[in-house]
Amino acid sequence: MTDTMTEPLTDTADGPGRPGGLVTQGLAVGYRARSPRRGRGAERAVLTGLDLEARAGELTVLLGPNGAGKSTLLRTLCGLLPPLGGRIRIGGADLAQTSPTALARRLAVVLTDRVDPGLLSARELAGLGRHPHTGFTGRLTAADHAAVEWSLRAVGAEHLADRPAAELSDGERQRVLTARALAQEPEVVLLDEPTAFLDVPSRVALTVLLRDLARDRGLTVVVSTHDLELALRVADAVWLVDRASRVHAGAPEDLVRSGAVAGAFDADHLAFDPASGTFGLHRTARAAVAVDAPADVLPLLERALAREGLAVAGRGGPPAEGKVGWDGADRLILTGPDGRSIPVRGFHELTRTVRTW
Ligand SMILES: Nc1ncnc2c1ncn2[C@@H]1O[C@H](COP(=O)(O)OP(=O)(O)OP(=O)(O)O)[C@@H](O)[C@H]1O
Repeated sequence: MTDTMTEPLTDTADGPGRPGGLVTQGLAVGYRARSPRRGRGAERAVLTGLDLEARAGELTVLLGPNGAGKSTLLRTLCGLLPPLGGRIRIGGADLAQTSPTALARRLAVVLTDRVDPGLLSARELAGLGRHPHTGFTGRLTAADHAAVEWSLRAVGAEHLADRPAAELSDGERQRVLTARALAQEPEVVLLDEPTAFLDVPSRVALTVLLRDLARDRGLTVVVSTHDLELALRVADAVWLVDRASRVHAGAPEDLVRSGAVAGAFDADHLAFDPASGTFGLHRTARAAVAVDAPADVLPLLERALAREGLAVAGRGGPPAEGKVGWDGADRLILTGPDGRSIPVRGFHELTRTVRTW
């Protein structure tokens, strides 16, 4: 009988897959108590019964609230934490049977732990990613150097290459550590919150880069993030851990449609809007106002009014108690509940005025 645990992935029941990928079967992740007081071998499972697949050529995003178990799962997938049960296959090979050297050629990891780069330059730090490929001396060949330069360029960090890594900002260091993982030329890359320290354009750029690397190079990329809206736009697949420690897997749209996204993240003041794929503040309007403004101003006006507890009239809410108009010269005309009209300039003056209504 064939040992299916060691066979590479090929076409799957629901579509063609590239060889490789990462698969879990009945995986349980968590911690074993180290304190003798809690009893030797006592286990604290965080997530159990995980049958997950991250396909080669796809960006898989791991989402979930704080403490849901994302880091625990990623640490288990890369072999840093022993599973409490079940199996993990990376590129068709059983993780438990793979030597650390063989694993290092297949799998690269960027975790959230602080890294002390000592006196290394950013280029040298990225160059550490080549270690699984260098020989006994650890000396980099021309091909190794080319891989390092490519990886620095790929994450937009070539300008940092000669800087001491210890002097980099959090966001700059994050880029260089991502370059180190890419320089490893792995089949599978696992990244724990790689965008946490990045500014908004850099978050988008790194997420899109990871998706493109997956597509163009056939990499299996699994990333945990709190950038929910970005992830739902860019990810090919999502693993979503909900508050009951259930993991939902599928395309972003599948999970939005099933209500899993709203179920995991909706809170007293926050509600997910499936139509726009974004979160909005959840607040009961204290009153409504009629609004007459051009289409490009309307969404901003609606947002500013909502912040002050006012809804736009005529959408099934309470009847209008005032009016906001636009005079075409960047001026808003407010007509209060008492019928008096006053012009205001800008949204700040608008919100301060309606706050008194
Ligand atoms: N070393 C540890 N020993 C025991 N329990 C731990 C350990 N590290 C984390 N935990 C617990 O495991 C659970 C999952 O934590 P984990 O760090 O995996 O969550 P997370 O989804 O990555 O959270 P966040 O979004 O806040 O980073 C939490 O209840 C946490 O307290």
